[in-house]
Amino acid sequence: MIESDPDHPLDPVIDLSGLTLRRGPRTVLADLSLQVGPGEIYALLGGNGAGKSTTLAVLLGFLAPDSGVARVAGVDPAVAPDQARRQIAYLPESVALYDQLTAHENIAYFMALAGSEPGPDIIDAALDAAGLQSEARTRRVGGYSKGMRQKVAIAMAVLREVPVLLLDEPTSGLDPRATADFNALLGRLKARGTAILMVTHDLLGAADCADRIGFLAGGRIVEEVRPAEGIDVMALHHRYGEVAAA
Ligand SMILES: Nc1ncnc2c1ncn2[C@@H]1O[C@H](COP(=O)(O)OP(=O)(O)OP(=O)(O)O)[C@@H](O)[C@H]1O
Repeated sequence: MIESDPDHPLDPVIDLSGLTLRRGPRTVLADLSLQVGPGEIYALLGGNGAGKSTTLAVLLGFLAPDSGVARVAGVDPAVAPDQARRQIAYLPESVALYDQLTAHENIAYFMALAGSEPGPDIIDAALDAAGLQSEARTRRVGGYSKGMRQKVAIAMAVLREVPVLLLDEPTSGLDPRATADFNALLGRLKARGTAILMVTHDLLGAADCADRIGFLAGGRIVEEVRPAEGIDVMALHHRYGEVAAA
């Protein structure tokens, strides 16, 4: 298991340095710097319009900053977006799968697109790691819950062995049990050394699973806490409300 040590951080896998990005008259990212190391979970919280999705779009190479540099496993997504995306598993708020296909078929199809042909046993092992119950695997995913769809996406991330996982609001709409399951799953990917950046409004979930929580406001990190050092979640909740409203 790779443990992130705050005193001796490993080289960052996600590395945002002095990013500034304007859209029209608005400065959306304002000198944003943020690093996530291997085996580290970073939760990015912030109010509506704080710049969270924009940060993910820069990492995915869909938006280029006006200044500053982003690197994903050493690759600048503004320069080589396809190469950067090959390092990333991205879970949007709702995971896009082919509803008429089973979990197995979806995974086989998407992996083939990525140039790989894992056999049924290997797909099963990845679904085991993602915690999708066996009886569901041969059913069409059209009837899956959000949590089950996410498990299929996580299984693909496991198979692709990517160093970076980006998540946009992964637990919105999940009940507490499914949220806890999902956060435990992130813990397993962390143990594999994946660098995980999660955009979320769920402070409690972030406190439960993240190594660091950063509060984004006005396009920059205004406060950062480490749950392992002991935090008062209610005080943070009130503080988060103030940051979100700022
Ligand atoms: N296509 C666009 N053109 C101009 N401005 C945009 C565009 N998309 C987003 N913005 C602006 O960029 C800012 C940051 O948006 P972003 O979507 O990154 O925020 P967010 O933190 O993800 O918010 P939310 O929690 O609501 O998803 C907002 O002020 C938004 O109005």
